Amino acid sequence: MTFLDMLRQAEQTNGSMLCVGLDPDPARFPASLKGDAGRIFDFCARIVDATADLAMAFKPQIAYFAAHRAEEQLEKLMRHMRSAAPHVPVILDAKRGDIGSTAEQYAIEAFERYGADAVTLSPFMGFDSVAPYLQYHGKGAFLLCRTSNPGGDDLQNQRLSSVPGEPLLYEHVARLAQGPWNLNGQLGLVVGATYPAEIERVRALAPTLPLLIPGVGAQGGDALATVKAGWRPEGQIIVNSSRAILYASAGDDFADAARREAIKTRDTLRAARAA
Ligand SMILES: O=C(O)c1cc(=O)[nH]c(=O)n1[C@@H]1O[C@H](COP(=O)(O)O)[C@@H](O)[C@H]1O
Repeated sequence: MTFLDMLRQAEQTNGSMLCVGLDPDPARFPASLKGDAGRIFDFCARIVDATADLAMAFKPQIAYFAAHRAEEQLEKLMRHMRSAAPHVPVILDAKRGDIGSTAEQYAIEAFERYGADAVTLSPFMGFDSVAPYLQYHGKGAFLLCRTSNPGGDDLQNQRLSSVPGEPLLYEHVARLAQGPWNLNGQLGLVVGATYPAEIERVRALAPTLPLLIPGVGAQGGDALATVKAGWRPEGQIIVNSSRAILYASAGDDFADAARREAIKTRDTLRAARAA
Protein backbone atom coordinates (compact mmCIF):
# COMPACT_ATOMS: atom_id res chain seq x y z
CA MET A 1 0.00 0.00 0.00
CA THR A 2 1.35 3.46 -0.88
CA PHE A 3 1.67 6.33 1.57
CA LEU A 4 -1.28 8.07 -0.10
CA ASP A 5 -3.43 4.92 0.23
CA MET A 6 -2.48 4.70 3.91
CA LEU A 7 -3.38 8.35 4.47
CA ARG A 8 -6.79 7.90 2.87
CA GLN A 9 -7.45 4.75 4.84
CA ALA A 10 -6.38 6.27 8.17
CA GLU A 11 -8.51 9.35 7.50
CA GLN A 12 -11.54 7.13 6.95
CA THR A 13 -10.90 4.54 9.64
CA ASN A 14 -10.17 7.09 12.37
CA GLY A 15 -12.39 9.86 10.93
CA SER A 16 -9.51 12.22 11.54
CA MET A 17 -7.31 14.88 9.93
CA LEU A 18 -5.10 15.09 13.02
CA CYS A 19 -1.40 14.26 12.95
CA VAL A 20 0.00 13.56 16.41
CA GLY A 21 3.49 15.04 16.54
CA LEU A 22 6.07 13.16 18.61
CA ASP A 23 8.55 15.77 19.87
CA PRO A 24 9.68 14.18 23.15
CA ASP A 25 11.52 16.55 25.48
CA PRO A 26 12.64 14.77 28.67
CA ALA A 27 12.70 18.11 30.52
CA ARG A 28 8.91 18.29 30.03
CA PHE A 29 8.12 14.68 30.95
CA PRO A 30 5.91 14.00 34.00
CA ALA A 31 7.68 13.68 37.34
CA SER A 32 8.10 9.88 37.19
CA LEU A 33 10.03 10.15 33.87
CA LYS A 34 11.35 13.71 34.05
CA GLY A 35 14.84 14.35 32.71
CA ASP A 36 15.40 10.70 31.80
CA ALA A 37 16.30 10.43 28.11
CA GLY A 38 16.28 6.65 28.53
CA ARG A 39 12.49 6.84 28.85
CA ILE A 40 11.80 8.59 25.52
CA PHE A 41 10.45 5.39 24.02
CA ASP A 42 8.22 4.72 27.04
CA PHE A 43 6.78 8.24 26.92
CA CYS A 44 6.12 8.19 23.16
CA ALA A 45 4.70 4.65 23.18
CA ARG A 46 2.13 5.73 25.80
CA ILE A 47 1.11 8.65 23.56
CA VAL A 48 0.86 6.39 20.50
CA ASP A 49 -1.26 3.86 22.38
CA ALA A 50 -3.54 6.63 23.69
CA THR A 51 -4.12 8.17 20.24
CA ALA A 52 -3.88 5.27 17.77
CA ASP A 53 -7.61 5.45 17.03
CA LEU A 54 -7.62 9.24 16.76
CA ALA A 55 -4.74 10.02 14.40
CA MET A 56 -4.51 10.28 10.65
CA ALA A 57 -0.71 10.17 10.97
CA PHE A 58 2.12 10.22 13.49
CA LYS A 59 5.07 12.56 13.01
CA PRO A 60 8.19 11.86 15.05
CA GLN A 61 10.65 14.79 14.91
CA ILE A 62 14.10 13.25 14.53
CA ALA A 63 16.02 16.01 16.40
CA TYR A 64 14.23 15.17 19.64
CA PHE A 65 15.69 11.68 19.42
CA ALA A 66 19.13 12.39 17.95
CA ALA A 67 19.83 15.18 20.46
CA HIS A 68 19.55 12.63 23.26
CA ARG A 69 21.41 9.78 21.49
CA ALA A 70 18.01 8.08 21.31
CA GLU A 71 18.06 6.83 17.71
CA GLU A 72 17.64 3.24 18.88
CA GLN A 73 14.57 4.32 20.82
CA LEU A 74 13.24 5.90 17.62
CA GLU A 75 13.79 2.60 15.77
CA LYS A 76 11.93 0.80 18.55
CA LEU A 77 9.14 3.40 18.42
CA MET A 78 8.79 2.95 14.65
CA ARG A 79 8.35 -0.80 15.22
CA HIS A 80 5.88 -0.10 18.00
CA MET A 81 3.78 2.20 15.80
CA ARG A 82 3.71 -0.50 13.12
CA SER A 83 2.34 -3.09 15.50
CA ALA A 84 0.10 -0.91 17.71
CA ALA A 85 -1.27 1.31 14.91
CA PRO A 86 -0.59 -0.46 11.60
CA HIS A 87 -3.26 1.62 9.86
CA VAL A 88 -1.67 4.98 10.75
CA PRO A 89 1.12 6.21 8.44
CA VAL A 90 4.30 7.65 9.94
CA ILE A 91 5.87 10.84 8.62
CA LEU A 92 9.49 11.17 9.72
CA ASP A 93 10.09 14.88 10.27
CA ALA A 94 13.74 15.20 9.27
CA LYS A 95 13.66 18.30 7.01
CA ARG A 96 16.58 16.94 4.99
CA GLY A 97 18.00 18.64 1.92
CA ASP A 98 21.46 17.94 0.44
CA ILE A 99 23.27 17.04 -2.78
CA GLY A 100 22.10 13.85 -4.48
CA SER A 101 24.76 11.47 -3.15
CA THR A 102 24.17 12.56 0.44
CA ALA A 103 20.40 12.63 -0.08
CA GLU A 104 20.64 8.96 -1.07
CA GLN A 105 22.02 8.23 2.41
CA TYR A 106 19.31 10.29 4.10
CA ALA A 107 16.69 8.40 2.07
CA ILE A 108 18.15 5.09 3.26
CA GLU A 109 18.00 6.40 6.83
CA ALA A 110 14.34 7.49 6.56
CA PHE A 111 12.88 4.62 4.57
CA GLU A 112 15.14 1.63 5.30
CA ARG A 113 16.59 2.28 8.76
CA TYR A 114 13.45 3.81 10.26
CA GLY A 115 10.88 2.40 7.85
CA ALA A 116 9.01 5.73 7.60
CA ASP A 117 6.11 6.07 5.16
CA ALA A 118 7.00 9.68 4.33
CA VAL A 119 9.62 12.29 5.15
CA THR A 120 9.82 16.09 5.34
CA LEU A 121 12.37 17.78 3.04
CA SER A 122 13.71 21.24 2.33
CA PRO A 123 13.49 21.99 -1.42
CA PHE A 124 16.12 24.73 -1.14
CA MET A 125 18.85 22.75 -2.95
CA GLY A 126 16.67 21.91 -5.91
CA PHE A 127 15.24 18.86 -7.65
CA ASP A 128 18.37 16.68 -7.56
CA SER A 129 18.28 16.92 -3.75
CA VAL A 130 14.69 15.58 -3.77
CA ALA A 131 15.02 12.95 -6.51
CA PRO A 132 16.68 10.18 -4.39
CA TYR A 133 13.60 10.00 -2.14
CA LEU A 134 11.36 9.53 -5.20
CA GLN A 135 13.25 6.32 -6.02
CA TYR A 136 11.30 4.78 -3.15
CA HIS A 137 8.04 4.33 -5.01
CA GLY A 138 4.98 4.56 -2.81
CA LYS A 139 6.75 6.59 -0.12
CA GLY A 140 5.78 10.23 0.47
CA ALA A 141 7.93 13.39 0.57
CA PHE A 142 6.63 16.69 1.96
CA LEU A 143 8.48 19.79 0.75
CA LEU A 144 8.67 22.83 3.03
CA CYS A 145 6.65 25.49 1.23
CA ARG A 146 5.27 28.21 3.54
CA THR A 147 6.46 27.28 7.01
CA SER A 148 4.69 28.18 10.27
CA ASN A 149 7.46 30.34 11.74
CA PRO A 150 7.65 34.14 11.35
CA GLY A 151 11.10 33.86 9.74
CA GLY A 152 9.52 31.89 6.91
CA ASP A 153 8.89 35.32 5.35
CA ASP A 154 12.61 35.99 4.96
CA LEU A 155 12.97 33.75 1.90
CA GLN A 156 9.62 32.11 1.16
CA ASN A 157 7.82 35.42 0.56
CA GLN A 158 10.45 36.83 -1.80
CA ARG A 159 9.34 37.45 -5.39
CA LEU A 160 11.19 35.56 -8.11
CA SER A 161 11.55 38.10 -10.89
CA SER A 162 13.33 35.55 -13.09
CA VAL A 163 10.28 33.24 -13.29
CA PRO A 164 7.39 34.10 -15.69
CA GLY A 165 4.43 35.51 -13.74
CA GLU A 166 6.83 36.55 -10.94
CA PRO A 167 5.57 34.24 -8.19
CA LEU A 168 6.71 34.34 -4.60
CA LEU A 169 9.23 31.63 -3.75
CA TYR A 170 6.68 29.52 -1.82
CA GLU A 171 4.25 29.77 -4.75
CA HIS A 172 6.97 28.54 -7.09
CA VAL A 173 7.65 25.58 -4.77
CA ALA A 174 3.92 24.75 -4.80
CA ARG A 175 3.80 24.83 -8.61
CA LEU A 176 6.89 22.65 -8.97
CA ALA A 177 5.51 20.12 -6.48
CA GLN A 178 2.11 19.91 -8.16
CA GLY A 179 3.74 19.76 -11.61
CA PRO A 180 7.18 18.89 -12.97
CA TRP A 181 8.82 17.62 -9.76
CA ASN A 182 6.02 15.20 -8.91
CA LEU A 183 7.23 12.40 -11.15
CA ASN A 184 5.44 9.53 -9.40
CA GLY A 185 2.77 11.35 -7.42
CA GLN A 186 4.71 11.14 -4.14
CA LEU A 187 5.00 14.80 -3.19
CA GLY A 188 3.12 16.85 -0.63
CA LEU A 189 3.72 20.32 0.83
CA VAL A 190 4.26 21.75 4.32
CA VAL A 191 2.26 24.90 5.04
CA GLY A 192 1.87 26.51 8.47
CA ALA A 193 -1.54 26.77 10.17
CA THR A 194 -0.36 30.20 11.31
CA TYR A 195 -0.82 31.54 7.73
CA PRO A 196 -4.30 30.54 6.46
CA ALA A 197 -4.22 33.00 3.53
CA GLU A 198 -1.07 31.32 2.25
CA ILE A 199 -2.63 27.87 2.77
CA GLU A 200 -5.46 28.99 0.49
CA ARG A 201 -2.98 30.22 -2.11
CA VAL A 202 -0.99 26.97 -1.94
CA ARG A 203 -4.21 24.96 -2.29
CA ALA A 204 -5.10 26.95 -5.42
CA LEU A 205 -1.68 26.17 -6.94
CA ALA A 206 -1.55 22.56 -5.74
CA PRO A 207 -5.18 21.36 -5.76
CA THR A 208 -4.52 17.65 -5.29
CA LEU A 209 -1.40 17.45 -3.12
CA PRO A 210 -1.61 16.38 0.52
CA LEU A 211 -0.77 19.35 2.76
CA LEU A 212 1.02 18.74 6.06
CA ILE A 213 -0.07 21.66 8.25
CA PRO A 214 1.71 22.16 11.59
CA GLY A 215 1.02 25.14 13.85
CA VAL A 216 -2.29 24.47 15.62
CA GLY A 217 -2.00 24.09 19.40
CA ALA A 218 1.23 25.51 20.85
CA GLN A 219 1.87 27.91 17.94
CA GLY A 220 -1.68 29.27 18.07
CA GLY A 221 -2.76 28.53 14.49
CA ASP A 222 -6.48 28.74 13.71
CA ALA A 223 -7.90 25.24 13.12
CA LEU A 224 -11.13 26.46 11.53
CA ALA A 225 -9.38 28.81 9.10
CA THR A 226 -6.86 26.07 8.31
CA VAL A 227 -9.50 23.56 7.30
CA LYS A 228 -11.47 26.12 5.28
CA ALA A 229 -8.32 27.18 3.42
CA GLY A 230 -6.75 23.79 2.86
CA TRP A 231 -9.21 20.91 2.83
CA ARG A 232 -10.79 19.87 -0.47
CA PRO A 233 -12.49 16.56 -1.35
CA GLU A 234 -9.59 15.87 -3.71
CA GLY A 235 -6.88 17.47 -1.54
CA GLN A 236 -6.15 16.05 1.91
CA ILE A 237 -4.82 17.97 4.88
CA ILE A 238 -2.85 16.47 7.74
CA VAL A 239 -2.98 18.92 10.63
CA ASN A 240 -0.17 18.43 13.14
CA SER A 241 -0.17 19.23 16.84
CA SER A 242 2.76 18.18 19.03
CA ARG A 243 3.36 19.95 22.36
CA ALA A 244 -0.30 20.74 23.07
CA ILE A 245 -1.04 17.00 23.01
CA LEU A 246 2.20 15.61 24.49
CA TYR A 247 2.24 17.97 27.47
CA ALA A 248 -1.49 18.39 28.05
CA SER A 249 -0.76 17.27 31.62
CA ALA A 250 2.49 17.40 33.60
CA GLY A 251 1.25 14.56 35.79
CA ASP A 252 1.21 10.79 35.50
CA ASP A 253 -2.16 11.08 33.77
CA PHE A 254 -0.31 12.52 30.73
CA ALA A 255 -1.50 9.82 28.31
CA ASP A 256 -5.16 10.28 29.29
CA ALA A 257 -4.76 14.05 29.01
CA ALA A 258 -3.09 13.64 25.61
CA ARG A 259 -6.03 11.55 24.48
CA ARG A 260 -8.52 14.19 25.63
CA GLU A 261 -6.59 16.95 23.84
CA ALA A 262 -6.31 14.83 20.66
CA ILE A 263 -10.08 14.18 20.71
CA LYS A 264 -10.71 17.91 21.14
CA THR A 265 -8.45 18.82 18.22
CA ARG A 266 -9.77 16.03 16.00
CA ASP A 267 -13.35 17.15 16.68
CA THR A 268 -12.55 20.82 16.05
CA LEU A 269 -11.06 19.89 12.67
CA ARG A 270 -14.01 17.66 11.83
CA ALA A 271 -16.53 20.36 12.76
CA ALA A 272 -14.65 22.90 10.64
CA ARG A 273 -14.97 20.60 7.64
CA ALA A 274 -18.71 20.24 8.18
CA ALA A 275 -19.26 24.00 8.77
O1 LIG B 1 7.84 20.21 9.01
C1 LIG B 1 7.26 20.39 10.09
O2 LIG B 1 6.70 19.47 10.65
C2 LIG B 1 7.13 21.77 10.59
C3 LIG B 1 7.08 22.76 9.63
C4 LIG B 1 6.72 24.06 10.01
O3 LIG B 1 6.58 24.96 9.18
N1 LIG B 1 6.50 24.31 11.32
C5 LIG B 1 6.60 23.36 12.29
O4 LIG B 1 6.33 23.66 13.46
N2 LIG B 1 6.98 22.08 11.95
C6 LIG B 1 7.16 21.04 12.98
O5 LIG B 1 5.86 20.75 13.54
C7 LIG B 1 5.95 20.56 14.95
C8 LIG B 1 5.13 21.62 15.64
O6 LIG B 1 5.09 21.37 17.02
P1 LIG B 1 4.05 22.11 18.00
O7 LIG B 1 4.22 23.57 17.77
O8 LIG B 1 4.50 21.67 19.36
O9 LIG B 1 2.68 21.64 17.65
C9 LIG B 1 7.44 20.60 15.29
O10 LIG B 1 7.93 19.27 15.22
C10 LIG B 1 8.06 21.43 14.16
O11 LIG B 1 9.39 21.05 13.91
